[in-house]
Amino acid sequence: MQHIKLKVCGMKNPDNIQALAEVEPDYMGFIFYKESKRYVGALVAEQVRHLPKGIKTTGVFVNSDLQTIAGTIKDFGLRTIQLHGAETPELCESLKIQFPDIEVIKAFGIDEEFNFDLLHTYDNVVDYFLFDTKTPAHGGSGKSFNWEKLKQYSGEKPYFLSGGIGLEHLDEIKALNHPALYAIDINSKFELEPGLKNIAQIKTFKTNLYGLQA
Ligand SMILES: O=C(O)c1ccccc1N[C@@H]1O[C@H](COP(=O)(O)O)[C@@H](O)[C@H]1O
Repeated sequence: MQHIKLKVCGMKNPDNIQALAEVEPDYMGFIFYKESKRYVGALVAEQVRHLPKGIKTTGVFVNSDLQTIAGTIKDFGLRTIQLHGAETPELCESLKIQFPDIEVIKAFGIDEEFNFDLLHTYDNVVDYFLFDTKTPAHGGSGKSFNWEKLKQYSGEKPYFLSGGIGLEHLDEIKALNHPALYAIDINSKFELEPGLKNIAQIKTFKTNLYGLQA
């Protein structure tokens, strides 16, 4: 089995960010969508800029324009951008041209009707896909989608699996054994309150996730 990466999303509290950094997730996500209960605001920008280089700091945006995203990349020193709305391939391409070293993740809401052929127009302009559960709230729903649906994804672009993932999913993750699965994205299932993570539970998840891997 390939080495599955771990992304922990929706951080905003300074002490909690510090505590999570000590767990060394591969990606740490910050929500820049003002409607979200996990909206990060500007106060932790300097702390985020100084996080260890081994943690890819990830900004999550929903239908923001290029100028807003570019400003936030600079203010927070972001390494990865996650686009969680209806962003076009053109916007992804502009981002890659302006910031060639930034990783771009394009998120898609998955339901029973989702057609994976839609992804082709993004193939050359993003680094990763992210598959979340389709809901009107864009993300952070705490709901999982039917992972059987992943059998319809035969593309080579690696993807983050997301949507209501909790400790109870470890066995199912192991059973997935899908060739393009790159990372597991956890968020609301590990919270004491929106934006405040239960670090002990995340440590347990990481230990067991890595224990799954050869
Ligand atoms: O977490 C949020 O509030 C959020 C708001 C808007 C867009 C994305 C958001 N979070 C992302 O949602 C998925 C799934 O989260 P959950 O496990 O279902 O809580 C995750 O990728 C977060 O990055």
